Parts: sequence; C-alpha cells; structure tokens
Amino acid sequence: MTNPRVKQLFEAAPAILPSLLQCDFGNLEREVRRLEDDGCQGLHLDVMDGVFVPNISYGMPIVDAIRKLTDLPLDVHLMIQDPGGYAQAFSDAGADLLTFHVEAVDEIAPVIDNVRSLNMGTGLVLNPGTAIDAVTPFLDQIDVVLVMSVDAGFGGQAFNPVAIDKLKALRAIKPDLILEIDGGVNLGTIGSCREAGADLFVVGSAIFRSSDYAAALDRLRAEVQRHDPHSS
Ligand SMILES: O=C(CO)[C@@H](O)[C@H](O)COP(=O)(O)O
Ligand SMILES: [Co+2]
Repeated sequence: MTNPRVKQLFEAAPAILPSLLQCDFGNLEREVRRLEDDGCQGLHLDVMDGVFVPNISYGMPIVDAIRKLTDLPLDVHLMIQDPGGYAQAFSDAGADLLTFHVEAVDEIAPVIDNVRSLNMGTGLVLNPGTAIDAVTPFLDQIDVVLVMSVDAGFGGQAFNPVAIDKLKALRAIKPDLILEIDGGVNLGTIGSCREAGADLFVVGSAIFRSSDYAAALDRLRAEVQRHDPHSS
C-alpha cells in the first residue's frame, strides 16, 4: 500500500471511523475539529446516489470540503451505480480509501484496477444479503473488505448479525486482510465485531446522537480493547 494516509490508517487499527452522515453539516468544520481533538484516526464518508440505494447524501464537493479541513485519512464508501466512472473524481476530491459495492458492478476487476491506478486504497463492500464468495477471488488485489451489517442506504439501522459470520470467514481465509464493519455498530455490538476479526469500525449514530462525542468514543474504544482477540 503506497498511499501514505491509508498506511497510517491501517497502522492505527483497531480504529473507529466516525461516519459523518449524521453530523451537523451546518457546522462541518467544528464537527471535524471535534473528531480530530477526540483522537479519531480517520473519517468515513458515505456517498449515496438515490439509484443504487434509495437515499441521496452528498458527493465530491463535500469530500473536497472535508479534505481541505483535515489531514485525516478519508475513507469514502461509494453507494452508487458505476463507481468506476467516478473514481477519478473522488481521487481529485481527496479520497484516500475508496470502497465500492460488488452489487453495483458487473465486472469487478477493472474497477479495482482503476482505483488502484489512482493510488487510492481499494475496498470491496458486501451488503448483508451478499455472500463472501463475491469478494474472495479478489482478496489479493484489494486492501479492505467492508462488511455491511445493515442494508446500505441509511444510518440508524439495527445491526444484522449475519455480518459476524462473514467477518470470521474472511479472517480465516486471509489473516492479514483489513476488515471493516459498518452499520449499527454501537456499544452493544462492537465487541462481537472485534472478536470476529474486524479492524476498522464505522460508527454513526452511536457517536452523533451523543452530546459528548469524546465520551462515546472512549467507551467504544474501551469495548474494542476488552474484546481484542489478541489479548489474553
Ligand atoms: O454506510 C452506512 C449506511 O449505509 C453507514 O456508514 C452509516 O452511516 C452508519 O451509521 P450507523 O448505522 O452507525 O448509525
Ligand atoms: Co458507510
């Protein structure tokens, strides 16, 4: 992995990545500073097109605005049709790690090649109903598998435990693969994700519905540590 910010993010793992979907966009700079001050090691940005998922969030201009506010690694989760067609635009906007849904493309390999050629980290995303077989042929060409524990499209949904078995299966197939989990991750679910092998934990509601982000992050980090499969 040659992208230095992605390298930095992976070295920080296990790490919590706040999903900004539910942040206060009217005070974006203040939100980003708060998360930096609270010791976050990266930010997760959810891009939705209203076609691949039934919701619209934001696109390149917001990624670009956040890039100008921070040096933190930006993990851009594309929930869009034709992700390959937008890879250059998100690279230009400042994405470091670009993940796209296997359900959104017919041919996965050329899109991986496209993202890699732009020197971004590359990740494949699986919705809860998609088997891991969709990503296993590509594990040597990518940097991350993002396992969804909700159907992509909205924050604030309940965690689907089918994700736990997928994390365990992927971890068994490739012990050094970076595994990311996204959807319904909170104090009640983050520990089992860590035990199943997750390295990167995307958290939206469990941070942004709290008035004290720092305290919420500290509690989540403590739970990750308590469930670390490497500690006795
Ligand atoms: O990708 C998505 C939703 O599609 C996520 O990144 C959510 O934004 C996470 O929010 P919570 O489930 O933690 O509320
Ligand atoms: Co996401």
